[in-house]
Amino acid sequence: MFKKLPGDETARLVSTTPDTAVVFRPAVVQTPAVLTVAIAVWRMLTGALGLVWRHPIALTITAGLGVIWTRYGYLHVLTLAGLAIATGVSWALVDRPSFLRLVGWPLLAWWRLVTVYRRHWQPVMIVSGLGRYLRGRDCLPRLLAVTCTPWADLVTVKMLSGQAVTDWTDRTEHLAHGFGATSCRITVQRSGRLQLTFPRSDPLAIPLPAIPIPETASAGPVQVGIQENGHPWLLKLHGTHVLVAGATGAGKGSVIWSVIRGLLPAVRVGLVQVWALDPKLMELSYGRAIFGDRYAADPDACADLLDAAVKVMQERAGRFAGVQRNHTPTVEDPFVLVVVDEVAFLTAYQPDKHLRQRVTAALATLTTQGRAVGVGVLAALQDPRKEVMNIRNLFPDKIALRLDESEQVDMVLGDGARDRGALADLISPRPEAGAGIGYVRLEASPDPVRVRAAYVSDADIRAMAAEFAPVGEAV
Ligand SMILES: Nc1ncnc2c1ncn2[C@@H]1O[C@H](COP(=O)(O)OP(=O)(O)OP(=O)(O)O)[C@@H](O)[C@H]1O
Repeated sequence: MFKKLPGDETARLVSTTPDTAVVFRPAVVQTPAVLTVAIAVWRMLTGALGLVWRHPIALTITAGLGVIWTRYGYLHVLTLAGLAIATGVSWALVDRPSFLRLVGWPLLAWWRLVTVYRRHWQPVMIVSGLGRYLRGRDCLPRLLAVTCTPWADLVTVKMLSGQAVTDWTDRTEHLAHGFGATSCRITVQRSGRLQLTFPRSDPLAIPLPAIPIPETASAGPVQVGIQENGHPWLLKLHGTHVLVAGATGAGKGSVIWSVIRGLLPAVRVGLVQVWALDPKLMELSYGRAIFGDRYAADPDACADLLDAAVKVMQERAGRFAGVQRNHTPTVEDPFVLVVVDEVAFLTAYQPDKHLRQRVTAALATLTTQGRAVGVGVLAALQDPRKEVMNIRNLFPDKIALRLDESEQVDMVLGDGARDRGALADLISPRPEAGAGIGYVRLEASPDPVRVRAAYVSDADIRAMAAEFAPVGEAV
């Protein structure tokens, strides 16, 4: 009946010494057929009981419908099914979020589990090398659960004993293509358990218009855009320093301007000051009126402005010493945000060595001592290599927009960030599809989060400058 029975290959396992003089064959004990059949029946029974245990509601409904069909005929079953569908549709129309949470997403998750993940699990695991075929048996990581969110499938997996997280992060491409997704991100849930995120659609595909200027004055965090899961992307600036790295056209300007936009009400009431260094004479010059005197484009003027910021910082440090350890923005001591567009113009491409050293020293002083006294730096950079920006590690928070090379991702976000799914080098170079998209490591989590900054157009900047120009001039 069977051409090959499980265990047959053991009998054919033959090993020899190099000269083939001695042949080793394993001793094979034939299991009686009756025992094999008994074991198979036992497995079927326990499997059926397990099914009842795991899916009591589904089985009760199916059994109930079967009973109604046999007792009262199929018309009753069709009527009940019609009623259930009508109730579902009305629920979805009246309260869509609760319908999706309780019925829609769980149903989709079940469908994706059956048609995608369970179906392709064995071949994908074996081909990618995450599973093994050992002694005639498949040893596979366990697929524990699939849940669906509006934009992604979240697959919970139990790793094989002895596997490391890097075994999985090295194979994100195999997993993404194996399960028909564009990418795969891996997060550790707890020891031995991982969550794989497979996006089904891209909520960041459509550019986001500028976020409305907040009503209340606050030194942050400010909303810069949205996260991949649809939540706002809030960027903290007070009490930290932020480095934004991205190739030309990656959308660094949209991050800078979204930050300034979010801080404007606080600038108006004097809780925040934005000092702008614009060595490329491009990005920040649009909204020059907002910065008043605190704008510099010429390299010498930039160095002077940085030195002035260092002075403010040192003066505050002298006053705060032994009195307070953290800064709270007030009108007397506002939060000073030093914004530097294309910092490499001042630290690497500047031909005047003395000026280069002066700027680097001032930036290093601000980024090492400014946090506690309310002086922060937001710097943008095209090339994140150490030769270009040797103080990049002094910035606690980093954002990687589109980068030219895969190695640059870890340079910006830290070791292992790309393996964990920060594919900043694969972001589309088409502005409408990729500008403003990037990866950021939020404070709460080591895993990179995909975000898109809102696009602050030239018209928005002009409107901001027109409305807030007196603020810059007055301070
Ligand atoms: N958040 C965004 N959403 C959609 N499109 C954007 C966004 N940011 C920028 N763009 C588009 O991309 C173009 C380039 O953006 P931007 O000048 O900000 O890039 P950049 O990184 O500052 O480049 P460079 O370093 O060359 O100045 C813009 O002209 C705009 O059309």
